[in-house]
Amino acid sequence: MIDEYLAKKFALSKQGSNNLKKGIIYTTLLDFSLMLPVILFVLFLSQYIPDPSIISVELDLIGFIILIIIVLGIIYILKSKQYHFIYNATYEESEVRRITLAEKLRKLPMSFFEKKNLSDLTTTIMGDCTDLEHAFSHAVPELAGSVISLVIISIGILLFNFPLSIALLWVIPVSFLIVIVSKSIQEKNSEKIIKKRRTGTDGIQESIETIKELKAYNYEDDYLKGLNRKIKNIESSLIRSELVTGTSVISGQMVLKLGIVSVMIVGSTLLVSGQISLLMFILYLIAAAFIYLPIQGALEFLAEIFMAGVKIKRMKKIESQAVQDGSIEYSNKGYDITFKDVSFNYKEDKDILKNINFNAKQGEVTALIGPSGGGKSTISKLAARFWDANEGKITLGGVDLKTIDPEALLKNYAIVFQDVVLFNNTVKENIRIGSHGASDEEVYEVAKLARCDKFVKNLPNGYDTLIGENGSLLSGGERQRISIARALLKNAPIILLDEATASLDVENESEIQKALSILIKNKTVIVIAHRMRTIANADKIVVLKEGKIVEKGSPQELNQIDGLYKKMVDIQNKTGKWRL
Ligand SMILES: Nc1ncnc2c1ncn2[C@@H]1O[C@H](COP(=O)(O)OP(=O)(O)OP(=O)(O)O)[C@@H](O)[C@H]1O
Repeated sequence: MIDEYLAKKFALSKQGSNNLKKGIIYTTLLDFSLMLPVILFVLFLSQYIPDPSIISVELDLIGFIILIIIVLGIIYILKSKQYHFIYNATYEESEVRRITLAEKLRKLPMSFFEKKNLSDLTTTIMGDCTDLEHAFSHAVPELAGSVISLVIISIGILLFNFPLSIALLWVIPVSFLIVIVSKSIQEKNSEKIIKKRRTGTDGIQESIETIKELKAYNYEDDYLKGLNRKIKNIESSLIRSELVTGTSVISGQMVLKLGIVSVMIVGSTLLVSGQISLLMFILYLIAAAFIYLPIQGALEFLAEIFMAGVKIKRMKKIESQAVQDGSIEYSNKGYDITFKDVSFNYKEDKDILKNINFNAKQGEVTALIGPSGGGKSTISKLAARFWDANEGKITLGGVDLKTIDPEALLKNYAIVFQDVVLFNNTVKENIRIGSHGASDEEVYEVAKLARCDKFVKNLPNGYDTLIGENGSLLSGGERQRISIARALLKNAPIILLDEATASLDVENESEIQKALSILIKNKTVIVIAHRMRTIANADKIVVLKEGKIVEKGSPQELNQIDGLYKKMVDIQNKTGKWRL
C-alpha cells in the first residue's frame, strides 16, 4: 500500500517506490539512533544527579565506553543501509525514469511533438530528472524520516512531562505551517522559472543555429539585446523565487529557535517550583537541540519537495499522454494505400484536408501536386500514420491504419523527406539506418545507384568519414543522395518521396530518377513534386488545392482538361526558359 502511494505520488517505478520506502525506514531508524547518545549521556549523568523519574543504570567507565562503541556501530550500520537504498535507488530510478520517458516519447503521435517545445522535452528528460535525483536522495527520505521519528519521539516526550513537552514541541507545527502557506507561491515561481529558462535556452539555441543569417543581415546586436533580456529575466525570476522560499524557510527556522526559549522559561519555572528535577530540565534542553536540528533541514527539504512536485507534474503529463497503439500482426492484402472520405486538421479551428478520396495502387506511382499549402505533405504524413485522420479511413491493403502498431507499420515504408535528416555518424552508417542487417557491399551498391560514390571518394575516410551534425559537412544535394541511398537499401514495399530530387542538379537528377525507377518497381509509390517534369511518368496524378482534390487521373487524361495540372505544366514550361 505504501509502495503504491509512493509510486503514484512521486511517479516512481515499482522497484523505485520499494527502495524509497526502505530508504525512509532506514532514515527514520537513523534519526532514532541519533537519540541514543543523548540517552547514554542522561544515563551517565543520572549516576551523579539521581532522579527517581529516570531509570538509573550503574555502569563503570569501561561499560559506558562499550555502550558508546555499540551505539556508534548501530549508527554506522543504519547509515550505510540508508546510503545504499537512497543513493543507489535514486540513480537507478533516474535511469528507469529517463528510459521510460524516452520510450513513451517514441510511442507518442507526431501531434504531441507539434504542440510541445522540443527543448522543453529535453529539459524534462535530462534537467528535471537530475533535479529529482537530489529531491529523492535527500529531501523526501530525510523529511519523511524526520516527521515519523518526530511523531514517535514526541509521544515519548509527552509521557515524561506534559507542560515542558508542549513548550518544546509547539514551535514545530507552526514552523511547518509557515513553509506550507507559501507552497502555492513557490509552485507558481517554479513554473515561471521553467518557462523563462526554456525561452532562454531556445534563444541561445536559435542564435547558434541562425548565426549565418544574423551575420548576413547585420542583426547580431539587436538579437543579442533580446537574448540578454531573456537571460536577465531568468535571473530576476530566480532571485524572486529564492527570496520567497528563503524567507518562508528562514522564518520557520527562526520560530524553532523560540522553542529553546520557551523550554528555558517553562523549565526554569517548573524547576524553581520543584515540579521537575535538574536532570529532567537538562534532558529537555538537550532533546530540544537534537530534535530541532533535523527539523531545520526538513523545512528546507519541504520547500524542495514543493519544487519537485512541479517537475513530477510535468513528467506525469507526458506519461499520461495517449499513445498511438495498434496490432503488430495484421493481414493486409497487398500494399495499396486508400484514402476514403478523409478529413484532417492539425488544430480544431482549421480543416487542412477535406473529404479526400484516392487509391495509391501497388505497382504504380501516384503523384501529389498542387499549390503550396494545399496539403500534399499532410497526405504523405497521414499515409505513414505520423498523424491519424480525424474523419474517414486510410487503409493499407484493406487494413485500417489506425489498427496497426505505428512501428510495425513503418517497417513497410521507405521515406525520403524534403528536409533530409542525417546523423552525426559515418556515411556508411547513415545509409544503413533502417536496414540494420545490411552488409557493407549492399551499402556500397545502393550508394552507387544513388550517385553517392563520386563525392564519397573525395571524403577523407570515404564511407567511414564522419559527416558532422545533421551532415553539416555535406552539400544539400549530397545529403539528399544519402537519404535516397538509405531508401534504396531499405527496399520497402511502400515508398514516399517528398521532393526527393529537389536539391539535385539536372544531370544527377536524371541519373537518380533512373535509380528510383529501379527502386519503385512493383511498389506503392507516393511522390510529392513541385516540378512537373519529375512526375511526367507517374501513373496517377492527384491535384490538391486548399485541402481538396480538384483533379485526379493520368498525366495524359489531365492534359486533356483545361485545369490546374495543365496550367501548372504550362507555367513551368514558360518559367523553365527564364534566365536571370
Ligand atoms: N504541423 C502543423 N501544424 C499546423 N499546421 C500545419 C502543420 N503542418 C502543415 N500545416 C498547415 O497545413 C497546410 C498544408 O500544409 P502541407 O505542408 O501539407 O502543404 P503542402 O501542399 O505540402 O505545401 P508545400 O508544397 O509548400 O510543401 C498549410 O496551411 C500548413 O500551414
